[in-house]
Amino acid sequence: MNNTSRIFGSNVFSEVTMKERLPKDTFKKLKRTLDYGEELTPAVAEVVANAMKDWAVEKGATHYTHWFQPMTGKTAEKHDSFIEPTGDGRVIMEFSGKQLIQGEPDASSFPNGGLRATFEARGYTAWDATSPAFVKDGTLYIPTAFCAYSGEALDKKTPLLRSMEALSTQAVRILRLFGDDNTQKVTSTVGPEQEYFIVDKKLYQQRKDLIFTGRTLFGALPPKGQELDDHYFGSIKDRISNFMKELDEELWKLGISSKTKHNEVAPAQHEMAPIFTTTNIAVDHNQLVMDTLIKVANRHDLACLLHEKPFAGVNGSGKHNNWSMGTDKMNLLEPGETPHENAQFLTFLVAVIAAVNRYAPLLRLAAASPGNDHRLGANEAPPAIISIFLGEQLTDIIEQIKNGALTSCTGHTCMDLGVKTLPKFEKDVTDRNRTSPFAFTGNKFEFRMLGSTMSISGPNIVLNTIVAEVLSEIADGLEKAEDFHGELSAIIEKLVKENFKVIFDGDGYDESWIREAEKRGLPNIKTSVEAIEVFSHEKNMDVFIKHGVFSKGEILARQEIMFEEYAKTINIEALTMIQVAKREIMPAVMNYGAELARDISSIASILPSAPLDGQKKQLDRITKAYDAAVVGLEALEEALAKTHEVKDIKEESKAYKFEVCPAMEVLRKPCDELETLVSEEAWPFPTYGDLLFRV
Ligand SMILES: NC(=O)CC[C@H](N)C(=O)O
Repeated sequence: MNNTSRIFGSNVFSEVTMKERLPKDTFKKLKRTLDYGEELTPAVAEVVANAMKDWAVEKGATHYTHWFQPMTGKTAEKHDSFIEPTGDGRVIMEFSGKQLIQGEPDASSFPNGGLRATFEARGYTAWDATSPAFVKDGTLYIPTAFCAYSGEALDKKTPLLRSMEALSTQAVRILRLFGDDNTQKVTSTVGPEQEYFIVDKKLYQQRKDLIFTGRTLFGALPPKGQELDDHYFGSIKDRISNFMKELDEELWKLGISSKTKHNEVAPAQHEMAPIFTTTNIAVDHNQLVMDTLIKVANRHDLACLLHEKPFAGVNGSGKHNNWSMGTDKMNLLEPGETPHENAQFLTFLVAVIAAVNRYAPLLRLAAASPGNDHRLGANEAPPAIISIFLGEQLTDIIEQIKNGALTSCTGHTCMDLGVKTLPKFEKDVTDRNRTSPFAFTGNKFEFRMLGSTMSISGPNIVLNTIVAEVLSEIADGLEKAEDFHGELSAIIEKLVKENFKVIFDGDGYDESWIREAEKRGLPNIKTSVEAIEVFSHEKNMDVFIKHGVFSKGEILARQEIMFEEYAKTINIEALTMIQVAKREIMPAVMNYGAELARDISSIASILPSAPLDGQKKQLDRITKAYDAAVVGLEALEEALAKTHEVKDIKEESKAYKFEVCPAMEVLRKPCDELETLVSEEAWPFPTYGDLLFRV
């Protein structure tokens, strides 16, 4: 076995390991829990826990943790050792079924959106057996769901699992109607591409804005940016390559199928992409990817920036969510071979199109974050308008259906869904369209709006739920139908007609698309604060409640958490700006200006007749920009103070967006100008040029 095959998954308590280590009967029972969600008995849990502990201890683990995903979008862990005193001064390593299945962290300090008062500290973590446990840094990690004492979800995993269940239930109904009597489960899958920046750690540490906010709040553009397109797919520097090698190895040990790595468009920007897997596991894996990126970079004296827009003026970072759904035998978004298979494919495809059009604001909400506001529509990422790219061939077919081709023959193609002549699709017939937020790529959809820092849970909760909703509507119609094919044709045609406007194969970055989208009546929700508002719209709440993904209380709590996160993030950014301007930029410029003034007067004392116009002009420019910075600083402080007065969290978030953010931009301008006016030594921290090119 080569080294990669040997290390791949070596730190994962995988199905293969379980099979090797568990008694046959226990493994069979556990497998039923994994495959069909059957309840796990305490007896089975006891045996699994013991085997898991023995395996982990052999891997050097001394602790275990219930690893969960609170609403911070990060992961949380509290480590407990396996030690159990024997009473005679010694210890043994113990781990019970109860400890495996349930934990009770004092979790009062996680965001809960009012679902719990702080004094009600109790939260529960429950083992999610569908995502394998693993060993990392001497600890056994057990993926868990996190909920309140009262049962409400306080995390990003619970609703994701619920949405996967909802999608499965509705998709299986459709498969039954197409004559599949065996499939028990349909699973949604995701392969998230992860973009990131790498900068030198020593330079990073000199920038308070990067340390506190993850992005640069100041910085003049360097002479060179990304205009030569020479970084994209360019030769990878040794230092980065060594980092990437270790990253791959760490990820492979955790069973994460890191597949692709390359330089991205912006200088210092890179990407990794794994092979797709079950959504739940993909979400866990992506959290591990982000964590590992930061840790491995640190070991190489580098710093990884996961922010959506660490640098103004060059590309930001996205996370492209390649989503599909399938049975254990087939991908349901893969065009088939026979007319029957293609009819089924079309049904699922049209369900996705309808779901995306009807619930576009929910998808926009799923990509809402303070960082992503800087990226969406900034000419490197799709605008905030949700549209679908299908590619030439599928668009042609869908267009014909819109024009009634399923019921009457038009043009050269005559389509009859169940029987004969729906054209055979070729795999991967689509061209790529980087400007579309939601692009069909042959057998999956690439949702490109997600920001690089985000948990991919939210977007997939939305996708699973809205597609489940349209599938349920189709199944309702078909289950009642006497003439299956007639009814199927009618439903598909109706859905296509109603939702055709969301299909757009053109350039999503072009100005004219914004006007065209408006004409079509497609929503263009420009900012995150406006997107967060749609969560509580009745239509949106209904779809989550109907499919058991969120209760009304959970939705309102999550909405509040999103507003809070937005407000707090901008507050931190504004405070950081004020601090850096006051304590670093202004003193540095003051010193430089004073030095310049001293120099001018000493020259004047030696050469009284020298005009010194150039020198004075330079000092004047610096003084004026300094003055503008002071005015900007005062205005920002004032906007911030006013915003702190606002009591309602929604209004407060809006004040951050529409009052504080513009004031930050105003302050930035003269400060960036000052950077270009003073000497390199005088400037108090590394510049864009240093950060982007000195790795
Ligand atoms: N080459 C690319 O795909 C660029 C993607 C871009 N960085 C984004 O933010 O989505």
